[in-house]
Parts: sequence; structure tokens; C-alpha cells
Amino acid sequence: MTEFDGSFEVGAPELGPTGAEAEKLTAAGADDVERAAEAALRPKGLGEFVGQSTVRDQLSLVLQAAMGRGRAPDHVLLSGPPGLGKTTLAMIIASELGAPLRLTAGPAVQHAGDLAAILSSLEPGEVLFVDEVHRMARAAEEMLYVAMEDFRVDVMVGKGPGATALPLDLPPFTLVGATTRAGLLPAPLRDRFGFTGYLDFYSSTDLARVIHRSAGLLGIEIDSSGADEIAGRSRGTPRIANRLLRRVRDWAQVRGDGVVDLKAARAALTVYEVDELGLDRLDRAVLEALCRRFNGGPVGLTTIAVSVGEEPETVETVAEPYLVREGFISRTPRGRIATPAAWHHLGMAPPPGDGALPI
Ligand SMILES: Nc1ncnc2c1ncn2[C@@H]1O[C@H](COP(=O)(O)OP(=O)(O)OP(=O)(O)O)[C@@H](O)[C@H]1O
Repeated sequence: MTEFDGSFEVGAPELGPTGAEAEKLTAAGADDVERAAEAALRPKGLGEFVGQSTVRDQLSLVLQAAMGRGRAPDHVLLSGPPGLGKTTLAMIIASELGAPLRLTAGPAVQHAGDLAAILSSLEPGEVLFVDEVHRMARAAEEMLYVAMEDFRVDVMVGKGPGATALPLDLPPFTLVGATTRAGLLPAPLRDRFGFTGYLDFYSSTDLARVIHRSAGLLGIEIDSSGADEIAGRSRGTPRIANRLLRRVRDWAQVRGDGVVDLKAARAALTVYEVDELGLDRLDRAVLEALCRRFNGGPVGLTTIAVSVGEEPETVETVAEPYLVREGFISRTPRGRIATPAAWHHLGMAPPPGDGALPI
């Protein structure tokens, strides 16, 4: 039996649930039907990718220039909160280049040997996508520096004092790394990416476009008031927009007339506890913990995570970026603080002075 090296090969840049994503899903236990539905909605080319015009333009230049030179493009780092399209862009990069794509993730690369196995089997021009690149083991990271810069990997043969490093030349390849936490990447790794694309939360207008596009692909009848309502509650995130669209579609089918309109969107999102600003259970639990239990803070991330029953990383990468962006939370050296907006959102008056202002 061949040992699993934590990566998945995609021969042709076939996108959608039958390609790389389907393999990824199978290996992950296919426990998530939502993810399969999501994969079906992935844009297949830069032209279909909604919004993020700056990153799109920059990337398009990088790719066109490389193709013009007949060379593999520089390594690309994609940075931004979850669900904004990093994996989708990696697939698009391979697709636009007509190159095969290999997918893996930082947590699957826990030993240098895992990475050596992946790198040494890359085809010329292949795109290697490493999701959560900030979570790779240190030894693998160091191997990656050399592979990115010199297209070489040193394979260790033997053990102990007699061990020798055999240099193995690699074909040119393009690494696409994705991270939700660019700040955690060591500088030597960050510096080896020739281009970094920063993905930001989407405007409601762009999200409404994503929703109309997805509705078209799924054969859902939708009007603009329904799309706008869903967009406004999607926390600036296409993944959430697509998920809420499917939930509103369920409501429209079971309790409505099948059309996703304003009434269906409002009723369904009330059922699913997504409030008018798009805050969901976790977001509200974080605000409640901060205000009710810790009187507005400052309080440490771990303490908040324990009180809402989540991992600190989930709170930090999933809930916080949006809460900070919407001005509900301030991050200070002493911990997280609830802003007056957070208190008001919970229907409470902020305490005078402390807790209301960032320190
Ligand atoms: N610009 C976009 N236009 C249309 N749909 C998009 C766009 N960006 C993302 N999506 C949709 O949102 C879903 C999530 O995107 P994707 O998986 O690429 O996010 P991600 O940033 O890689 O998330 P994570 O960090 O959690 O892996 C995809 O199914 C895709 O259909």
C-alpha cells in the first residue's frame, strides 16, 4: 500500500466537485455535504471571480507575464480571512496556466519527509497549493525555503553521524501558499513569495453578485431584494453568502413559494439565528462573553475561547476579524475590549469609562 503523503494530485486543472475538491473531500472523510455544494460554485477563471479587483489585476499581470516568458510564475502568497476565495484562486491560477495542481495543507506536512515526497514528485510547471501554510512543521518550512529559491531538495540518507544529504533537483514549480494569519509566517518564508495578494472582506454589492451567480448555477429563482438581504448578512464572505443562499432556498421551498425574495430571506435567516448585521451564534457568544462575563474586558483570547467553548484559533480567525472590522471589538496589548457598539448591539448600556474605549 502506498503511504499517503498528505497531498492530492490533479492531472488536468479540472475544477468542481469531481476534481481536486472531490478527492480532498474523500480523504477528509467527506463529512461535509456543504463543502461539496460549495465546490460546485467555485469560479473557474479570473473572469468569473467576483470582486477583489486589486488582487485580480495583480494576479492577472503575474500570470500573463510568466506565460509570455514561457516560465513558471513567481510563488504566490494569498492572505486573508477564511472563505474569501484563496483556494478558489489557487485553482484558478493552475487553470489559467493550464498546469496540473497539487493540493495539500500545512497541518498535513508535519515532517520534512512529507514535504520531500510531495516536492520530488512534482511535474514541471505544476502548481503546489499549501493551505494554512503557517501551520507547517519548522523542519519542513526550512526545506521549503531551499525548494522555493533553488528548486532543490536535500534528501537525508541514513541516520545519525553517517547521514548524508543528497541534493535532488526539482522541476520549476509555483507554490501558492494560503494563510489566514500572514503575521505568523516567518520572514524567510514570507520573503520567498514573489507576490502576495491580500484578500479583503467583500462589499455587499459584490456579495449580491456572488449570490446571483450562485443562484443561477443552482437553478434558484431569486429577486434582487432577496439577494441584497442575504448579502447584507453574509459578513463580507462569499462562503457564508453561498451557505445562507442555500438555507434561504430551503425555506422558500418548504414554507414559501420557492422564490428567494426579501420575505424568504428575512424569515429563513431568523430561523438560522443570523442577525441583521450577519452576526451568528459564535459572534454573539463572543460579544456576550466579553460584555456580560468580563464587563467589556480587557480579556485574553484564550479566556474568551474557553467561555464560548471554542478553540482560540477559531475565535481569532473566524469570529474576530469581522467583529473587529465592524467595530465591535478592539484588540489591545492587554486583551480584547468590547466597544460601545458591542454593548448597544446586545441591547445594553456600556459601563462608564473603562471598557468602552480602546487602550
Ligand atoms: N470572488 C468570488 N466569486 C465567487 N465566488 C467566490 C469568490 N470567492 C469565493 N467564492 C466562493 O466561496 C467559497 C469559499 O471560497 P474558498 O474555499 O476559495 O475560500 P478560502 O479563502 O480558501 O477559505 P479557507 O481559508 O477557509 O480555505 C467557494 O465555494 C467559492 O465558490
